[in-house]
Amino acid sequence: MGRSRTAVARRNADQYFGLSAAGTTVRTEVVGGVTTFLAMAYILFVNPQILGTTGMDISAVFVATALAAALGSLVMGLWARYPIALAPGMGLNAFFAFTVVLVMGIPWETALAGTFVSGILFFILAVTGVRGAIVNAIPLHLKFATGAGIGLFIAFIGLRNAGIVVESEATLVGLGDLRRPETLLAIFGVLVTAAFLIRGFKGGVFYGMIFTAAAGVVTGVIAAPAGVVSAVPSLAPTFGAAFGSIGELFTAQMAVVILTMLFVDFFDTSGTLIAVANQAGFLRNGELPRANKALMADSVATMGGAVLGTSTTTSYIESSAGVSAGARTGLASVVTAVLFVLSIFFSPLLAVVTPEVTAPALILVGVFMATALGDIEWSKLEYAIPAFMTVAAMPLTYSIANGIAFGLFLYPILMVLKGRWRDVHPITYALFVVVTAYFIWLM
Ligand SMILES: Nc1nc2[nH]cnc2c(=O)[nH]1
Repeated sequence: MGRSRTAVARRNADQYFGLSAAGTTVRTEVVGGVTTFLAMAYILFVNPQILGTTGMDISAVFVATALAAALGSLVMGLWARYPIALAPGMGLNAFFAFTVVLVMGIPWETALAGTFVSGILFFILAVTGVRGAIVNAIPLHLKFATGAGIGLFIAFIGLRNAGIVVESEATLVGLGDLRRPETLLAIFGVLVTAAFLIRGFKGGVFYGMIFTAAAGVVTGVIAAPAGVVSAVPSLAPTFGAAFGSIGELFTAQMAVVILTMLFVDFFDTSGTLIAVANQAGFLRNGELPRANKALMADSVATMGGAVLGTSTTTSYIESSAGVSAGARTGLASVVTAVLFVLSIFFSPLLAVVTPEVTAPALILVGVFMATALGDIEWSKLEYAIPAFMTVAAMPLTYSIANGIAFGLFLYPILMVLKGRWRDVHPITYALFVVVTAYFIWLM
């Protein structure tokens, strides 16, 4: 009886998520979902630290982060059916805390209300199809460049987290102290993970993380977890705080804040969706099927996250770790969502997933994503220059959105100079105006 019920459940899952059609299995999707979760789990600890600088309650933000990630990943998995997980974004939480609250002096409750409204605007763009049209109008070589640039960006984050790249006053960045125990652990992790991958293990990124965490605990570099289960902290300090401040949104300052949140999330999400979809082989003639559903999942997560008490929730580039472990369907995102819900009970165990443990995954996934460079037509300079600037700007300005904006700014100008102005999509000219306005606002 039990076995036949399991068989029926498997068949239903196969049909709903299209596992066989995608050449995957329940087991592979579970490994992919767990891999993505482990690659993202650091956000559970980093996000409360960053948002806590605004005076928000750290424990409440921890729970809000987990639940917003779970909500977004679940909607993405069940509705858009992509192996793309979501969580509060690293660039956007820094903008929320350091720019909006600490520099502009806006209360965090009002900033949360602004986040909520940016989610509504995002939703409207997705429902009306405007967003999907914009995503699909981005030229193919800029899509490849976006994937490769994000690869360099996350490798840079990984190298920093590992302590291999450090800041330098003279040259901005430099080589870190390779004798530091945490750095040595990360280097060990890169080698072990690379070994798994080179030997053809699909879950190599995941297994590499387990080995690295275990080696960290055995050698004492990572403190053994204090326990396994702990009580769930209260959400009360942040839940619904956004709604008390809706009245304070009607200022020019908040209009700029909301539009910036929308712009950054828009290009970050678009770039991430395209990069992960390209890696997984989902693009059809350079376009993403069901793009609007994926975008709506993203906007629902931002609205839900703002109500719970976190800055913008976005599609995570770390999903590419799960895709490299074999994930091809929404089932993997559902697995990631379940793990985010469970994480609110098991917070002491997550403490062993330190930045050194996730660094090897970020660095090696960066390698996979950089392979998209091979698809760019480097001999055509009107493509090569915008593509190169897109790739270079992402790690060097520490922003996915800036990289895309560089490309969208340069491409139409160079096509006009080449005399090929007719070959540029009208939407691409409209995007040129938008990114030019963005650069002017930044100045
Ligand atoms: N795409 C994307 N991935 C992330 N991973 C961690 N933070 C981010 C972010 O802001 N955007």
